[in-house]
Amino acid sequence: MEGELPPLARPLLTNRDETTVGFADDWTPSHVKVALNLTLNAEFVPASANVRDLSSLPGAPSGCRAAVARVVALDGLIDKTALGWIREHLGVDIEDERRHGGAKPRESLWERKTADDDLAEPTYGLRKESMDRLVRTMMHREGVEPTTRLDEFHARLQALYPDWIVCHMPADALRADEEASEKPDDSLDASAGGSAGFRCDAFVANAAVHGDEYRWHVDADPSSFPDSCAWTRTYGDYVNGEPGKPLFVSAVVYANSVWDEDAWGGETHFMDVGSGVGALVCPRPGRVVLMDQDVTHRVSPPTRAANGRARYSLVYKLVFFPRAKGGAAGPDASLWERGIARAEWGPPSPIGSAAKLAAIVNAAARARRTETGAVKRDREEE
Ligand SMILES: O=C(O)CCC(=O)C(=O)O
Ligand SMILES: [Fe+2]
Repeated sequence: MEGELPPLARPLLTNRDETTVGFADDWTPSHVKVALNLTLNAEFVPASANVRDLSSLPGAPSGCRAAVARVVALDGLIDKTALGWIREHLGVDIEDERRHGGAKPRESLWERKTADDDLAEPTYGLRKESMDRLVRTMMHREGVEPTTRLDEFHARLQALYPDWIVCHMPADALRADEEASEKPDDSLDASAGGSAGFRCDAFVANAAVHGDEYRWHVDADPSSFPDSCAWTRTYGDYVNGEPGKPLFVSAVVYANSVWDEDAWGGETHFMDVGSGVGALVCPRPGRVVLMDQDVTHRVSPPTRAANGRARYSLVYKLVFFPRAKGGAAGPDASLWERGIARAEWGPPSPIGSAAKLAAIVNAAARARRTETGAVKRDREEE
């Protein structure tokens, strides 16, 4: 199906070749409803190849590119079977959830141990055994029965992005060399984290409850990986989103079966760093959020009114590998310009710094149009 895969590419398991037909419930990509399609974090970042022509921008720094990051919130993507499997593995009991004050994280599956950073109070994360089980069945590690119940979701996710090979983030390849070689067989083990202050897993599960504190963070950026790790040795040191390079994306699946979004809180917040504005997404059952992994975000905990209920999410850490090499002409930069936003979803809404950039670009385009119009009129008058 994939032909030869790029180095470190581990495609999501699916049950079929890549097609746009044959999905459950006659699903097609057009069934996806886009609740949010955002750009933010417009900035100049270092570029290993100066792919965007900046020569027209006065004072544009060389060796840099103009970048934005993206967030999309999608309804109608994940199927019931996959959602059911995820709920089982997170211990989300639908009956329990509908009861007043039900659905606390199950102690047999969850423990308070995950923190966004060193200052944060730990919040609920899946116990190692539960996470290992989830990762092994999902990714079909040797000696483990693969689940087929995620095939449909994975195939749909892949079908949304036909120009990319949608892969699991190779967590082991992001660790400094010595650490990776200590645990050579733990390639996609959820517990594969660095002891040298850099921790990165292929999945994260969250069960947020009232009173928790979550902190602003980015999931990953390839520019912050250790120099000696396999990823950087293979793909170089670059800022996420660079044309020609694999794109780091997180997919958040909201796993509750009921959620009162007027009363219970629990939204995911996204921040445009620098401008002090942002956006939020309610954890609507079955909604999936995709974001570039370098977007600053955090969970807001459930309110008191949620009555101790947990707000569940499963985060897939992904890497999108460009399918075509781009030939002699180099990578087709428009692929990275669109990123996780499909063209038919329409132009994204820019916020903060991205809104400011959009205003400048629009003003420049207007000025060019006026200028061209004036030149044309001058010629006609001659
Ligand atoms: O559950 C969410 O909304 C996001 C969770 C998150 O940011 C993470 O696990 O890294
Ligand atoms: Fe995150």
